[in-house]
Amino acid sequence: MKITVIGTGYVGLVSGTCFAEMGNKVTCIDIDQSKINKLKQGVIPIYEPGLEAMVIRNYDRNTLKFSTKLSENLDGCDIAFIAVGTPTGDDGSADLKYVLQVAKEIGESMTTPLIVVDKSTVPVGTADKVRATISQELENRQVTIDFDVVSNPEFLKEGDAISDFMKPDRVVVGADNPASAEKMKQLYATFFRSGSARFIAMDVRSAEMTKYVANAMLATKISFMNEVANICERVGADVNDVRIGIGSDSRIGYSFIYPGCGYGGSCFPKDVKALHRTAKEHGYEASLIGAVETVNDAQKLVIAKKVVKRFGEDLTGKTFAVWGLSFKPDTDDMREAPAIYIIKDLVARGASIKAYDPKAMHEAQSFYLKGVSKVTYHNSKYETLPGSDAMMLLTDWKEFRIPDFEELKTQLKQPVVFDGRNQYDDKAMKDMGFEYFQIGKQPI
Ligand SMILES: NC(=O)C1=CN([C@@H]2O[C@H](COP(=O)(O)OP(=O)(O)OC[C@H]3O[C@@H](n4cnc5c(N)ncnc54)[C@H](O)[C@@H]3O)[C@@H](O)[C@H]2O)C=CC1
Ligand SMILES: O=C(O)[C@H]1O[C@H](OP(=O)(O)OP(=O)(O)OC[C@H]2O[C@@H](n3ccc(=O)[nH]c3=O)[C@H](O)[C@@H]2O)[C@H](O)[C@@H](O)[C@@H]1O
Repeated sequence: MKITVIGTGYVGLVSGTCFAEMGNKVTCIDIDQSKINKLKQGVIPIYEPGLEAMVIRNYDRNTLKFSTKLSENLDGCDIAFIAVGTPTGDDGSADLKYVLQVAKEIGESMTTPLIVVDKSTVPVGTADKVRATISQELENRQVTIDFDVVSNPEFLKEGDAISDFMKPDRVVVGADNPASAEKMKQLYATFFRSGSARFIAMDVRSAEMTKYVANAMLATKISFMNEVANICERVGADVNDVRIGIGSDSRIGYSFIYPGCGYGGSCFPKDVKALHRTAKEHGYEASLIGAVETVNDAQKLVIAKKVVKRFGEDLTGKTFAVWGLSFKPDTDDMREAPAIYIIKDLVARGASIKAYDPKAMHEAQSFYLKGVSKVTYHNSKYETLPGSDAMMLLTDWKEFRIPDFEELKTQLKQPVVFDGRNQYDDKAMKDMGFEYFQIGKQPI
């Protein structure tokens, strides 16, 4: 099929590249000229394992093209995916300005029948707005061209994006017209080796809602466990054991019940807010969903609170080594990363920070911690240790899992570790002479 993907970010670039990998003819469009120039030179603007090789392979065999010109890439196109950002607006709702701008541009320039697909995460009712915007532009041009608007939310995770897309748990398609649903089924058939049971078709509104509910459910599991962790600490229980104890019940399961220093990323925070807001707009106070966000906001500062409890409110003259800045491992993405909140809190109390992250230091330095004084960046995790009063682990990158504990202990001014991701065994840490603080368990 001939496919145009509009918005070449995490979702657009991964989706477009994976569709190309399956032999479709794909053009990825972005308004960011420098991003498109880089992609044409084989430079990938984000860090995502496996993506670079797949982009280059498909670019070289002409299944994948890049352009800034949407108007030149709609003629004869079967399906146009909208994959632009839907950031949080001033009132907490999803800001649709980029989506509706793209809808307008599609209406202004389409020449042949088209299926327009909302892949961006958008509130219920957005497909109707996209449809109305395109219709208005066609009317302005006084032309009649068949088109349909379909919802196809994306469930990939950063860091696992390629495998999530190539081997999806499910593909949700909301289409009110059976012919559009069938076309989408054909497109995705190549991703399902054994039949199409994982292709789930429904009406447009239900598909739009499914995306928010999936993210809100996962965020709820995390906030629930973080709340449980905070209770465990106070009553003398060990959340690590509790997690295993409950996860073994197949009705509960093990996934997404790891306590930590709060969820971050570009989606959970904004999507939980947006769903809460949607409910409010329809006269319903979704108090559970509101609480998920409140618990998470507080959780992002739990490690800073432990530091204050150990070292005092005034941290002037203290230095902390930080291992991990990105919101999760295997990505350079720092959007809403707990590290931002923790570091700013400690610096405001007078502390200095020596930070290391395998991939996210450029993002931190250039945007998210830009202008935050007293933060220095280092080339390895061990470089952060000399002169530091304690180490704080904030992202569960694999390279932090089994460090050289002897070096960790001897290079720090004193062997104190705050672990925001519960990576180490507390008894082993104590036996090695560490003072070890983790989430959801009193230090032994
Ligand atoms: N990042 C993720 O892991 C996931 C994101 N989503 C959703 O997918 C959507 C996109 O998210 P990301 O890819 O992370 O965003 P992103 O910010 O990485 O990429 C969006 C891209 O759209 C481009 N853009 C904006 N206006 C444009 C226009 N008029 N024409 C062409 N390009 C334009 C921007 O320059 C940017 O490159 C959001 O709604 C998000 O909630 C859904 C699942 C996973
Ligand atoms: O809509 C989206 O953008 C995506 O949001 C999440 O993907 P992502 O944000 O990339 O990352 P996750 O692996 O879900 O982690 C999110 C946050 O939760 C935290 N987390 C995750 C799991 C857990 O048990 N505990 C926990 O604290 C992570 O550290 C991270 O900060 C969802 O997992 C994807 O299915 C969805 O498509």
